[in-house]
Amino acid sequence: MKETNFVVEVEGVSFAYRQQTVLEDIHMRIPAGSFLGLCGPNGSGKSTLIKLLLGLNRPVDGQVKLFGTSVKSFKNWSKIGFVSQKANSFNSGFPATVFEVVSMGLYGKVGLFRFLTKKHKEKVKEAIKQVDMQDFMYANIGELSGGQQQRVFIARALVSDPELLILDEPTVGVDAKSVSNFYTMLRDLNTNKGITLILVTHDIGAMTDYVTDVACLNKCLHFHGNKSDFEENQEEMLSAMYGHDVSMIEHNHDHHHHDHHHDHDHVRGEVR
Ligand SMILES: Nc1ncnc2c1ncn2[C@@H]1O[C@H](COP(=O)(O)OP(=O)(O)OP(=O)(O)O)[C@@H](O)[C@H]1O
Repeated sequence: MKETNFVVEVEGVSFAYRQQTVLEDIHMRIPAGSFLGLCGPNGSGKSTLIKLLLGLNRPVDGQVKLFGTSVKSFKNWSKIGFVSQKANSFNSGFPATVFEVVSMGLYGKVGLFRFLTKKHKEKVKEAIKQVDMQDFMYANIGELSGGQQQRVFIARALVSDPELLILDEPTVGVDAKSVSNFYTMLRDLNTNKGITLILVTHDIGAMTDYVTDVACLNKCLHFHGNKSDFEENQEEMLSAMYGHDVSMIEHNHDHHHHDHHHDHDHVRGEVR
C-alpha cells in the first residue's frame, strides 16, 4: 500500500499571545497534492496558524512538521511559496515591470544583483504564463488591477518551483468577477502542476467549488476533511462556527442560473 505523503503535519499545537489562547490543540495533516481551503471567522487564528507553519511563531505546545521535518530544523524553504494579502500594495508609480517583480522570486537562488541567465529568464516567463499574465510581461506592476497584481505575486512564488503554496486571503481587494478566474487558476496549478495549496479565506462560499479539502478553524479545528464530507455537514458546522452571521457565506451555488431570486435560494448554511 502506498503511504500518504504529508506536506504539513500539525501535532497537538496550541498558541497564545501573552495570556490570550488563540489556537488550542490543533491536529492536522495535509496530504501532498491537496488543495485545502482554510476558513474561519475574523480573529479565528488562521493567520496565526500560517505563521506557525512558516516557523514565524513557536507553538506553546505541540509541534509542526514540514515535509516530514520539524519546522525547527527545516531548511528547505524554497519548497514553500507564500503570498499574503498585503503583497498587493504597489501604487501606480512603482517603477518595476511584471518581469522584474517575478525575477525577484529567483534572487534566493541566484543571489541579489547577479545577472539572470537565459535559463532563469525562461523560468520567469514560464511562471508568468502559468498565471496567465503573459500579455502584461513588460507592463508596470503599479498599473495592474488588484487581481492581476496578485497573479504576479503568485508567479513570483512559483518561479522557484515550490511544492507547497500558501495563500493568506489572496482575494482581498480583487473584484468579484476576477475572483472565480483567480480560483480557477489556482485549481489548475493544483491539478496540472501537482502543487499542494493552502488557501486561507474567511469566505467559505466562494472557494468550495475549487478546493479538494476544507478546514474550519475557530481557535479549535472544527472540521478538516474532503469537500464532499464538508458539504454534507456544513450547515451544522457553519452555524456552530459563525452563529447567525451568514453574510460571509452567501454564495451562488448554481452555475446555470443567474437570476437573483434563484441565487437567493442557494444561500448556504442559512440560519434564520
Ligand atoms: N501579534 C499579535 N499580538 C497579540 N494578539 C494578536 C496578534 N496577532 C493576532 N492577535 C490576536 O489573535 C487572534 C487571532 O488572530 P489571527 O490574525 O490569527 O486571526 P485570523 O483568523 O487570521 O483573522 P482575520 O480573518 O481577521 O485575518 C485575534 O484575536 C487577534 O487579535
